[in-house]
Amino acid sequence: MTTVIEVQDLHKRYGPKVAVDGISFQVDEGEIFGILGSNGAGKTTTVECVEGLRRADRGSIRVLGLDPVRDHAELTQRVGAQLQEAQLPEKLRVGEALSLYASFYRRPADPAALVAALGLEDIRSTRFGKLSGGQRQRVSIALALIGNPRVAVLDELTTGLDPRARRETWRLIEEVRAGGVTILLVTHFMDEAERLCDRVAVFDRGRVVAIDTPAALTKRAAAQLGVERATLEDAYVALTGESTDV
Ligand SMILES: Nc1ncnc2c1ncn2[C@@H]1O[C@H](COP(=O)(O)OP(=O)(O)OP(=O)(O)O)[C@@H](O)[C@H]1O
Repeated sequence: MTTVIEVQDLHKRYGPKVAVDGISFQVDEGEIFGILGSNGAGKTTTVECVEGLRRADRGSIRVLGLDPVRDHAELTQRVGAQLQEAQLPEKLRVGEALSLYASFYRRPADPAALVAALGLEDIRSTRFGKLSGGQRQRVSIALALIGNPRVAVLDELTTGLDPRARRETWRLIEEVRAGGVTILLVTHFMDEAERLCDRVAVFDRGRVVAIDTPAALTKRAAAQLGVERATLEDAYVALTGESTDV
């Protein structure tokens, strides 16, 4: 198994605030690897370090063998990141955004193929400002994939989507993975992690408190609670002591 992302003993503080306190994990090629944790657990800081957008205070990170800060230009060619929606001009049309982003990459995906794969045909000429939440989300996933990345980092993938759009997005992510892309997925949602992730790292106050498959985490929680079946939510509560609304 090839390791695609390797994070070792990552530390990051903002002034006196310790955001990440010795995080380590590895992601294998072709995995959907989830980072699960409540507000302030250090998830975004960690993925921003993985993307080379922040410099760690201590620890080492390799993504596809690259140092995200030193080799940032090369990394951006090979790692797709989901943009926050506010980063796109409201008047830009979906098709224009895809062509523009494609131009940033040496070997971009074919925008037309991506439009078809993500079901964006009907909104190709729609301005970004006129899209629904679900449509914006799909466009942001398309933009994360336009560079033909080996790795995609998706943060808050389905936040704000209705149940149907969430299920559609999950199916889409599974297709992306089937195409050979390794996915690092940051999520608040237990059902999303359970449904999509091969393995999950549970973050709690800047540390990793468990890394395992959702099945193993729920099995352990069931044994701990003395019940036959537990949910990932139960496992999360047992691991972090936090109530479920993360
Ligand atoms: N630029 C910053 N300056 C100061 N403190 C920050 C900064 N960014 C994050 N923090 C703090 O660091 C901690 C970790 O934040 P981070 O955003 O990494 O957590 P998170 O798990 O992604 O949370 P969320 O789910 O709310 O995005 C939080 O306490 C946050 O307030």
